[in-house]
Amino acid sequence: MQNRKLEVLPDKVALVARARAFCVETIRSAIAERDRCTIALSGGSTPRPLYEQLAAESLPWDRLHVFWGDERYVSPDHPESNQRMAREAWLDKVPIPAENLHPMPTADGDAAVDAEHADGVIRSFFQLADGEFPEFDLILLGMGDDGHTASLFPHTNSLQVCDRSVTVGNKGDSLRLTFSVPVLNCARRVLFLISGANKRPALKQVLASEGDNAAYPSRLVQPAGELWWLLDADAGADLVA
Ligand SMILES: O=C(O)[C@H](O)[C@@H](O)[C@H](O)[C@H](O)COP(=O)(O)O
Repeated sequence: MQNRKLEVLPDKVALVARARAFCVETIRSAIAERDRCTIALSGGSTPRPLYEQLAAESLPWDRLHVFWGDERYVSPDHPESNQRMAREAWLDKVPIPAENLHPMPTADGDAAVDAEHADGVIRSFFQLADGEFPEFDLILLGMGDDGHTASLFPHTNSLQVCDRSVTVGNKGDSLRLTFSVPVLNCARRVLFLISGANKRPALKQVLASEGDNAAYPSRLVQPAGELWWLLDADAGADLVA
């Protein structure tokens, strides 16, 4: 894939600094070209220091719209909430208008209903016709050591969903809301941010030319736009010559 770019940084600090520069450049150029930038955040632990560093940036916050690529099916103040993590690390520290934050709703009590709500928010924000998917300027992704991304877990039904933007995912018994694969593949830019030696075995499977997409869902991320992999040396040790 000629649109796939991979960089291995010496350590987590360098990885986060590189990701910060990448995100700032993407945000600034999207706003310069289209007067707004739409990004979707990943959860988990890896992106937290990146979000903390983005809080120190001076950006045209009123032109930035922030979505989440997935969410644990918990309340927004739950310790596991991706929304809570991003707000605490970044979004509550900058003057971004409240209406520019588009978290996935988890209040209904029925994940399928909230997934439909989230899908409706995206359809109206991006003014999508039936069968269309949103074109985010940037989707940030992480990867689990099982090869999942967003909340698209191995051998789950969510991997097959291609008629809506948001669906219900599951990590074992715990419910999630997640972007569907077509949304990830419609983005102008997708950035995987990966740190840690524990990710190496899955990374090898995901980056191989042949493999099992259902077993390693990150393989399904094949955007028409740019696909970037930023790894620290612990994660990328097997990949550098
Ligand atoms: O909701 C989530 O947990 C994330 O969206 C998930 O896809 C995450 O990116 C990976 O599980 C990696 O998580 P770590 O960064 O904690 O390794």
